[in-house]
Amino acid sequence: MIDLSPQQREIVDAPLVPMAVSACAGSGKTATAVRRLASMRKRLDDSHGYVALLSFSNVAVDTFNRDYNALLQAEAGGSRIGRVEIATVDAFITSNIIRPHGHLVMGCSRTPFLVHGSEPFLANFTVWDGKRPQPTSALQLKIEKGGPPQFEVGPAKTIVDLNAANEAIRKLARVGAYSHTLGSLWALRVLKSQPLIRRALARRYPHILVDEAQDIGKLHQLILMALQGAGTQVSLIGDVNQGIYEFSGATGEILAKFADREDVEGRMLETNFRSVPSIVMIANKLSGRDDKPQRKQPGTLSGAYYFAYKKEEKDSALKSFAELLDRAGIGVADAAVLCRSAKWADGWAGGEGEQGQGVLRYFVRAAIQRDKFGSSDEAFKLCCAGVFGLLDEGHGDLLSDLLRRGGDKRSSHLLRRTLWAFVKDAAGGLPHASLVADTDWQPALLERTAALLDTLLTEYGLSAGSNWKRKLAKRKIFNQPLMRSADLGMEDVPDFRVSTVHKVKGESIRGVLYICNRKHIDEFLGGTATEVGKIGYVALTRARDLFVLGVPSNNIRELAPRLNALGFTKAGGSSS
Ligand SMILES: Nc1ncnc2c1ncn2[C@@H]1O[C@H](COP(=O)(O)OP(=O)(O)OP(=O)(O)O)[C@@H](O)[C@H]1O
Repeated sequence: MIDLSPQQREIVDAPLVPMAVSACAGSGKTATAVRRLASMRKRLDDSHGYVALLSFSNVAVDTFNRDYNALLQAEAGGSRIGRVEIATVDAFITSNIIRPHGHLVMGCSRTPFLVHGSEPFLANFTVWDGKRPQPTSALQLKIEKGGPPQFEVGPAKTIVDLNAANEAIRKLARVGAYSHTLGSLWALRVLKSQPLIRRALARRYPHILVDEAQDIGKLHQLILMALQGAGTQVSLIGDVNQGIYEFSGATGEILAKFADREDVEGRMLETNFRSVPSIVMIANKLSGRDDKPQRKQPGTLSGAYYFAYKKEEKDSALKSFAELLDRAGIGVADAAVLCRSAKWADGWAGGEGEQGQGVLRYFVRAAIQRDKFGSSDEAFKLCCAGVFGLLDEGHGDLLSDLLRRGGDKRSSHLLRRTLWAFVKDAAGGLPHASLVADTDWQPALLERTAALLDTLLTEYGLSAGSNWKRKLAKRKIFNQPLMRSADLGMEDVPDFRVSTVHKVKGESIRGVLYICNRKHIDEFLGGTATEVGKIGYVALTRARDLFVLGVPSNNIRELAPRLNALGFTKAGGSSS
């Protein structure tokens, strides 16, 4: 068990009032939040109320649960103190507002359900964007300062006529379906129009603590404020410099402004327990903070480096990174290659993400997740989305039920088992990603999916759509394996974990290579005012011991002075 720092201790022991905690990277928000949760629960007089700790990812929720249980185990008694809820913000809103009360505003006669986008029945629910029909479930809310709310859709973010959007949303709601965005909208409408429900929720949750509060978007903010208006005491903990979800409307504004309120106590966490001092020093320069490193600089190679790379010589850059890791005494399994976008991450992982289209692509991605990244959970979700994309239109809410954590129906429990068996079995279920896609992988997928669909029909009454085979036809399927295999002449390039920065948020990683283009570096060096600057800051602050910036070889001469001035050291690179 760790010893809390004085700043952490103050937060844990503070009176039961709303708080805004502005924390730096690596400051132990997890440890602080779970101890605050336990301390609040112990002191709360109202034994009927729950204290909720909410965050934004299942990974964060799993970590909180694990640490909270470990904390209770370490304390006398060892049993979990009741009336604590740890959940994602979305799960909290779904289970407390949308599922029990959504029907009151959605005009449906059933329990509302979340759609993921692959459900065939969604083809009947579209909205006209001025040029073509777009899926209603893809509508996104756009709220700009001072302006009215608008809806946008598609990669071009086309603004949709408000009446058309509202009509399409209502039509989808009448069958009980909602997307993530629309769910939050309906939840807000429940709270606005139903004072009794609002008050009942505030009584049930007298305290809500929100972690990663910089990621609270406008709708979530309005929902939390509606609960606060009804009596809930809301506390926020987060780091505005890590607000990398600006594109989805989370500007960090709520966290920045919350501390200014008279009824809210502002606190700080300013010790970085994660990174070596030379990395904390650069993070401070970029964020304008003055956080203190708790660690000492180790005797081995550590800190922030940069090297030049050429896009067409990726392997050489990866080998240079491997050499640095070796000198730093860091194993490949404790390192990661990070990129700004999923497309870049695909490219650096070997270009596997390129194959497949439509429903088939869910299966491609599932196989890669399982066989390359070892992520069974992700593979399961993707495979389910693929399988349900093949069913006929009558099975609208099944996918949502199946993917919901703790989905309760017995039938969905058995179905989940059948689908897990398919996902886990590379020999008889989802074919292995190392198979050549057009000659081996796709034909095997077709044959085994046929068998799976037979089982789904006979054992669960789930019928396939008449065009299911067409959905698995060889579209964008090539004569190469889905995943680059280690024996294609790449044996001396380690198999690194490659990820977007967004996916490693919240993690600590011993060695990080952050691959950038000229523009990314420019914004990174400009500080945390822009979204790309914040993404660079998150990448930097994931590193415990070694951070390496990959600089395009054409720009190295020009950027080197700025990097040196900031505290980076030049390492021997692929082209130097
Ligand atoms: N009081 C402490 N003493 C020693 N180590 C600590 C202390 N508090 C936290 N840590 C350690 O610091 C590391 C970083 O903690 P954590 O992952 O919770 O940071 P965080 O605040 O969530 O960071 P970020 O926002 O950058 O993801 C962890 O390894 C944790 O165990």
